Amino acid sequence: MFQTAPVLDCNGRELVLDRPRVMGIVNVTPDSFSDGGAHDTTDAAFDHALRLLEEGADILDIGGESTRPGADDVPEEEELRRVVPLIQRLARETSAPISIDTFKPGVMRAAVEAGAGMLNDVYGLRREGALDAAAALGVPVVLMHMLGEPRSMQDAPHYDDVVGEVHRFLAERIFAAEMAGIDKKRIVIDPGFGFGKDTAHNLVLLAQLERFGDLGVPVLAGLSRKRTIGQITGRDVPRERVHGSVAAHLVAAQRGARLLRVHDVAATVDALKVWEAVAAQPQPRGP
Ligand SMILES: Nc1nc2ncc(COP(=O)(O)OP(=O)(O)O)nc2c(=O)[nH]1
Repeated sequence: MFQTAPVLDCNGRELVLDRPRVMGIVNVTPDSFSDGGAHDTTDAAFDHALRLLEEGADILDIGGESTRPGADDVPEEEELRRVVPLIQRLARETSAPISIDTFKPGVMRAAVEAGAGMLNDVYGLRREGALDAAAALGVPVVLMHMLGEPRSMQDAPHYDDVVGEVHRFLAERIFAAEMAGIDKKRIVIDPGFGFGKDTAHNLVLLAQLERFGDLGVPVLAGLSRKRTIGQITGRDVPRERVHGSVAAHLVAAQRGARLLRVHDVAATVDALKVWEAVAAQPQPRGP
């Protein structure tokens, strides 16, 4: 996988990807699919973020705009109002690396100015000005695959070869980022589970996640409480998809993911501890 563990400098806060690390989700939104409205004030979101850190999150992902299928666009000034005060307070009162989940260059700049140290862009820096903003900001970036737009991406998504097509897209985004002056050591990729994929697509991507290892950058997996987990387990209520989400993220970790983007940090941290305890044991010799 990697000769030496990738180390991400997140605005002076280091994230060492020597093993699967947990990214705790903090959505400061009224309408996120699984926790919308639960933490949509700065104080509530800050308290939730502290809880996630206490549960063992290695990094926090702050989101001010839902990307769920059919989500409404959020004006930049509203997104800034939601995320900047929270990032400022987290940067002041905690030592955790902070990621900003946005595709707007203006929000990227303001968030890094406020103390964020990673850009998580579900559009893979394809929006106007995003590549230049990310290059100038000099922090790690997550490049994710999405088919189409959140508004319509789940309307009968089709692929001839989902893994091959997502792999090609991510290879192109890595190339574009490097051409814009973004050092490959700052890049993380993400197949974008649920972003223009049905359950069959998501399962193939998860089963073959190791194929993304040849792109030479860490892989992030985000399946937390998503519809695919619900369809497999029969759990219609997102909050009831914790166990299925943990199972999916363990599979992702076993198949090379080094960042797991989750709502349920404590459960994921415990599962990883058990997995790592077994992985530390003498393993059967190969054939
Ligand atoms: N890199 C990355 N970022 C993401 N951001 C949002 C969501 C959607 O999940 P959530 O934040 O729980 O919901 P919402 O977008 O409704 O706030 N999923 C991903 C993902 O899979 N990967």
